Amino acid sequence: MEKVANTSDSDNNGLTLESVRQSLIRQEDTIIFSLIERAKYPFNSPLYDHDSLVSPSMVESIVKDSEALQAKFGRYESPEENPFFPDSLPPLVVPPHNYPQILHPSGASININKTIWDIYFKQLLPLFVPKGDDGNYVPTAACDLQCLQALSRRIHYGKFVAEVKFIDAPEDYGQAIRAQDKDTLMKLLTFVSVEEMVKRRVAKKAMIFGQEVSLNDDDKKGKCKVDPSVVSCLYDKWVMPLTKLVEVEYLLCRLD
Ligand SMILES: O=C(O)C(=O)C[C@]1(C(=O)O)C=C[C@@H](O)C=C1
Repeated sequence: MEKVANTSDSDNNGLTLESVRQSLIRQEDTIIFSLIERAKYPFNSPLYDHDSLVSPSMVESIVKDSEALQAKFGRYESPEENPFFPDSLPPLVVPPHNYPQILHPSGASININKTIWDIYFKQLLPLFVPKGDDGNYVPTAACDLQCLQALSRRIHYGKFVAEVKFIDAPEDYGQAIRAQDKDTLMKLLTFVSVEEMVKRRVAKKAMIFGQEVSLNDDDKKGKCKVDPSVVSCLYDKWVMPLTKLVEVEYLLCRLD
């Protein structure tokens, strides 16, 4: 029988397991729309070429410079945001916003964007964009940035999920944390039936969001802009496992 989580909101600025799951559901829309946008363009391989081992690819330069600009205006002040290039980000040029401190400080700095970067470019992208080169490199890189940021935000949101789970069951989690027992933590935080629903829902959203819309009811529906089974597989193989990895990493240092 599946565990039932307590959904009390007494300790966490109103965050409950229910409300963090609602956020994950809304973030699915952002991820799927960003994949649909990226799928407009072919692979465009010159974006990802390195001239040498030291010089960055075009996409790296565009992401790095975009992050630097967004950092100045406070993007990475938010505990929900993590940069792909955290070194040497410029200082804020606006007053800092006071985000509520929900996360435990040692877990707040977990950043697995290097892994997300590699999976996105090496494994995911070839699955859902057509081969080819149409020269639209900057718009394509802008779409890559959107996809990367949406995936990163969703996966690192595992910190908030882990925090509410810990607050709901401090004894169960505390024991596993003190023993630094990753397997038990993974078991405690896994809800198989929720994962099954997520996979089915994202496939359905990909089908609905990615269909051709025509005023003529007789028009044949074309194929989806992004294959729903690819989106479901993305969640099954990478998004949920990486979210759980973040949850475990966060919990391991929750009592530091
Ligand atoms: O909803 C949760 O409880 C989560 O931890 C999130 C999530 C997911 O990534 O969607 C991860 C682990 C659970 O097994 C179910 C779903």
